[in-house]
Amino acid sequence: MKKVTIRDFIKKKSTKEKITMLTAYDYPTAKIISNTGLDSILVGDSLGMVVLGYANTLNVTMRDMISHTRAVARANPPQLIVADMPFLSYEIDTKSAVKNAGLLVKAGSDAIKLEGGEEMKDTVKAIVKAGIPVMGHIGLTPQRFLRLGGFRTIGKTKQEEDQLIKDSLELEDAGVFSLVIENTYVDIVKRITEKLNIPTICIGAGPYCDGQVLVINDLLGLSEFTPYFAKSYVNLKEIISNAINQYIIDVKNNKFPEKQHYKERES
Ligand SMILES: Nc1nc(=O)c2c([nH]1)NC[C@@H]1CN(c3ccc(C(=O)N[C@@H](CCC(=O)O)C(=O)O)cc3)CN21
Ligand SMILES: CC(C)C(=O)C(=O)O
Ligand SMILES: [Mg+2]
Repeated sequence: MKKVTIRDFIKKKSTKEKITMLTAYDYPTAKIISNTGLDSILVGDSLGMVVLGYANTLNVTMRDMISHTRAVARANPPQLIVADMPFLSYEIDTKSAVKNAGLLVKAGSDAIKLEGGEEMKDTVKAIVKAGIPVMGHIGLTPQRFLRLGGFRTIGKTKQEEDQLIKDSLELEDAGVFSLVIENTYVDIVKRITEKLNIPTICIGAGPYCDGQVLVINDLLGLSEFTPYFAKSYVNLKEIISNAINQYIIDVKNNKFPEKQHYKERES
């Protein structure tokens, strides 16, 4: 597959070809994805939960994001690589936001994603001005789960609904090339997708989007906890534990190692 550019990504909205995106956090996973027709890889800060074992994404650092972005980029995937900006790497001031976005690009990402709505306009503008494509993220923004009061569905009240519409329009105006909408009611998402000229990428936000994103650990059946909107296509947890148990049995019964696994010196 040819490298997916920002322009290819955006164009899929007008050709109505659904955009597919998955998270990946390491080199071997990115290598496997490289040989598929997937459009885009998200080095998500969800890595804090599914890879590092934190209860939420607040402890994820720029160092973590740089390290995992570099690992994914080393696989040289044709997919568009988007890296999440971690909590407090872009909220303090626009200068440090641009600097941190640049560090993720230097680590190998093709674009960055940050959470938030209209309040992030100046930050988005400054990063885009530096030449870095920005993906927005509204609805459930996990980095704000404390203020939101949980990983809950956003848009129940009229006020939340109006804010979501406003946020999407303001972010498009600020220059985001695409927008992730997470855990939001489908009718709101349908309205936003129809209003915007940029592609919407959904997770837990229904089918009326220009694309879908999923945490790869959920797709593979590797997660300890899976949100209601995730679908697992294989149970790797079971496959891996069966393999480990078989290894234990083989070692205990002298079935491993076998002849081809060691060298005997003839003399
Ligand atoms: N494995 C995994 N998959 C994900 O999609 C994911 C993560 N981890 N970690 C980062 C965020 C957090 N996400 C989540 C986590 C939980 C719910 C969830 O269970 N929501 C329920 C209950 C909300 C509540 O009241 O607390 C809901 O009905 O919305 C949703 C999204 C999505 N992201
Ligand atoms: C769930 C997706 C959109 C994300 O932000 C992440 O994986 O961190
Ligand atoms: Mg994220």
